[in-house]
This record gives sequence, structure tokens and C-alpha cells, in this order.
Amino acid sequence: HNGIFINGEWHLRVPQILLGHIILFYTFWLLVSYTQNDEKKHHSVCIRMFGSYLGSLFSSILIYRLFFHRLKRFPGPRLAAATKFWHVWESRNSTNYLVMQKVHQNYGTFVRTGPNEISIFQPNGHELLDGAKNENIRDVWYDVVYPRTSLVFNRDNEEHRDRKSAWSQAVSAKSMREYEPRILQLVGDVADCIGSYASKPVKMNDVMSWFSFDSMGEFAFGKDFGMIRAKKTQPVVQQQRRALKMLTPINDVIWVARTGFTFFPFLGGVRDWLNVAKFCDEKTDKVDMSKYFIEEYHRLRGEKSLKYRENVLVGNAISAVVAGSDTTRAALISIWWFLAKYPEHAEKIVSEVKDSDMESNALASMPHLNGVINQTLRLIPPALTGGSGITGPNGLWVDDVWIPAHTKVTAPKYVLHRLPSAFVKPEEFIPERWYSRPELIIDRRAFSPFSVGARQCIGKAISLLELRLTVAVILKRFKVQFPVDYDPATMIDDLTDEVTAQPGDLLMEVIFGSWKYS
Ligand code: HEM
Repeated sequence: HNGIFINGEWHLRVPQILLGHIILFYTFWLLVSYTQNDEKKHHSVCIRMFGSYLGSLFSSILIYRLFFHRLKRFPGPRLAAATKFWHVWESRNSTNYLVMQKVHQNYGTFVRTGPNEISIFQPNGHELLDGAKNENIRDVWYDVVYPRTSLVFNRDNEEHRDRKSAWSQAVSAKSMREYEPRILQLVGDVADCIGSYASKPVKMNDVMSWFSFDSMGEFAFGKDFGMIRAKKTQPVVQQQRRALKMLTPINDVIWVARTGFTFFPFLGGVRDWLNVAKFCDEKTDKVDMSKYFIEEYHRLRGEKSLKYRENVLVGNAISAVVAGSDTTRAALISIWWFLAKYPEHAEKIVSEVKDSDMESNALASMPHLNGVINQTLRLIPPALTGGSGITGPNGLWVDDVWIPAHTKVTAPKYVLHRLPSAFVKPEEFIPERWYSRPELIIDRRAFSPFSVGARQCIGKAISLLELRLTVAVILKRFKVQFPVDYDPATMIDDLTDEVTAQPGDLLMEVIFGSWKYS
């Protein structure tokens, strides 16, 4: 432990480590069998040797973590200091956002949430993690699609900068002008789809899922997936969801996932994840966003190997599908939930948009529409926990607290977005705090649904355009409300944290042309 495993990263080498141990044990077994004729004794010698090897290795790890570790002065659950499996167990129901909230309530601002991990719960947490001038790199979790890589998953800060140019072109103002009429068309399809249910309950989780995937298909591959028109979920969406569900509890022990990818590619969740990658592989040969990724693929010829270029290309497509669709879906479901719960806010939006021709700049300047979107992203951020980093060689100073070098750090968004030190009445849905009541925001830095700095969401403009258009167009056509026999608590009670937020079921009814709410 002290000679080898304590140094560096091992998560990508688990198959080799396992194989090495199997060979070592087997060789030892054979050697003992030459010197021991008595079979019973032979077995007992081997078992004692293996037992003492593994026992001393794990005792050394445990004693070091509990009594000698650099983070031992930080408060936190005792078991969390001993093993990351504490976290796996606590978040087994995919409610990591609640686990983090409890941990903050019990232990304060800096909490040791893993043997080598500190979670920061103060308004500038996002800046400390991702803001300008920090030396942090991405945590080992981002190797989850390795050897594929892309903007989101790239751990090397310099390479990340290089990868950014293809994405910047894909979301440039020029590209956005091209996407806008196509999104508007899709939003029209969504409104027709919702309207086709007449006053029967609509399961918004499905409709918003069809829309967000279709619009991601439009951006990334130049063609929607036809889900809204067919009112049918494509298998790849279900596969992605199952894969993320499978990954969620083992997010914090990424070596377990990597081992699954290597040894058990046939198992359900692993197979689903590999199918999502295959789907993106097949689609990435067309136009639009992938056009820029393909250009990058050709540009790197001569500089990088074919395998590397293929991995970047497919990694980019996976990023677009995973980062772009599920986040937007979660945001839309949550917005509709708040609007059905507080119809007075829907009415205010209608009065803003009723004479609008649905142009992006006009929508961006509507205070209540944007107040509702911000307020929803604050209370239910689509990345409920958000990314994690590893401190650089100089560690991280936070006021007078020192977090040593090479420590994993997180700043869970759900908790930071509800800090009483950042927001007055933090649990309340008050869209006006974003325009006419600024006194309700104490520290704006705590609000970071799209993250900050070099790693912030590059699809922010696209997603805001989608959210504004969808809300404006649908509210202009329909009044929305919960069906009588639907329990609104379902959406919140069943909300899970599966890399992206997965809201519980939301049923809604729409009434044609009744935008006069009172
Ligand atoms: C409401 C919708 C969205 C939210 C809340 C959101 C949130 C985020 C967050 C928090 C990050 C940082 C992730 C990290 O630190 O690991 C991120 C990164 C990213 N997002 Fe989004 N996102 C949204 C929509 C989109 C869309 C529509 C796209 C694609 C067009 C997209 C593409 C990306 C990419 C490529 C990155 C990586 C950026 C980088 O590392 O430089 N996102 N997003």
C-alpha cells in the first residue's frame, strides 16, 4: 500500500491489477504444491498467505485513512473517511443531492465525504472548483467513457482548450441563427402533440423527453429522431437512461464501472452504455454539430492516430446526446411542474409573451419568463450534484482553510443553490428575485446551473433558447394544470440524481386557448 497503491491513479488499471494478482496467486499456489505433498496443508498454507497479504494490505489502507491521512482534521462521517463504499451505500437510491444536504447540515461547510474527498458548501464553491485561475483538474470520474474522450470528459486542461474550438463553432451566433427556426418548428410539433391529448392527462416526462432528444438530433446529427411525431421513445433513450441508472450508485468508485466495461460487456447496464456509444458512432457521419466534429477529425490527421481521432469524434457525439438532452428534459419537466403548481406565474408569462413573435432576443429580455427559468434551475438544477475536480499541485486555499494537493473536491449544486447565506427564503419559488426583488439574492455566486469558468456549459445559449421557446409557445396556446387525481408531490418525492436530474412522474392537463387564468 505504502510503496505502490498510495501513489498516483489506478482506476484505469484495475483489469491489469486483478490479472496480475491472479497470476501471482496461481504461481504461488504451484510453488507451494511442489514443496507440500499433503493437500490439506498445501491449501491451508496458501489460504493463510493470501489472507495475510490481503489482510495487511487493507488494514494498512484503513489505518492510514483513519489516523494518518492529510484530511483527518476535516469533519465528516467516520465511515466516509474509511471507504468510498460509504457513499455508494448512502446514495443507493440515487438521491445523492439529499445525502449531500444532510452531510452539510450535520458537519458544516467543509466535509470529508470520502477518504480523499472534500465537499465544499459555501456560495463561492463553484468558483473554487471551476472558476478562473484555479489549478484543479477533472476528477477520475471523467474517465468513464475512456478511451473515448470529448469536451465534457477531457481531463487534460490543455487538450480541453484544443477540443473547444469545434464546439465553439457548433454553438456560434451564426449556427444559432440556423438552429432557431428548426427549434421553433419542433416546439410547434410539441404543442401539437400536447394538444392532441385534448383534456386527457399528458405524461410530460415522455413528451419533454421526445422533444429534448429530437432537438439534440437536429443539432448534433442534422435530423431529429422523429419521436414527437411518432409519440414513441427510441430504444437508445431507454438504454441511455438504464446505463446512467446503473452508473449512478457506482459514480464514486469509478474503477468498479471500468472493471464492468472490461470484464462484463454483456451485462445489462454495461451493454446499454456500449449501445449508446454505438448509436452515436453510427449517426456521426452527417452534418450540423457533427459537421464541426468531423472537420476536427480531419484536421487532426497527421497529428493524432486514427484510433484517437475516432475516440474524440464519438466522444463528442455522446457528449451532445447525454449533456444536451437529459439536462434540457429535466429543466422543462421541472418548469412545467412549477407553472402548474403556481398558475399565477404562468399568467404573468402569458401577459409578457402574448403579443410576441417568438424571436430569441425578445424572449431573452422578458423578465418573468426568465425569472421562472432561473428559479427552476436554482431549485432543481439539472445537474443536481455537478462535476468534481482534483486540486492541483499547490492545493487550494479557501479563506483560511487549506485543502491539500491532489484532493478530490466537489461543490454540490442542489445544496449551494439553497444556502440561506446566498438566498433569502431559499426554499421558496420567487421568480421576481431575479429582476424586481434583487434584495432576495444575497450572493449570486451560489447560483451556477451551467457551471462557471473554462468548463461551463457550452450549450447554455441553445438550451435557454429551447426553454424560453417551449414555455412561451405552449403557454400562449394552452392553460396548464394538474389533473384532479394526480398528486403533485410525486415529481419531487421521486426526483433522483442520475448524473442528470430525473424528475418523478409529472401528469398535466391542457385547456385550449384559456390563457386568461383568473
Ligand atoms: C438546461 C440545460 C443544461 C444544463 C443545466 C447544463 C449544465 C451543464 C453543466 C453543469 C456543465 C458542466 C459539467 C461538468 O462540470 O462536468 C455542462 C457542460 C457541458 N454542456 Fe451543458 N447543460 C445544459 C444543456 C446543454 C446542451 C443543450 C448542450 C449541447 C448542445 C450541452 C453541452 C455541454 C457540453 C459540451 C459541456 C462541456 C463543456 C466543457 O467541458 O467545456 N449542455 N452543462
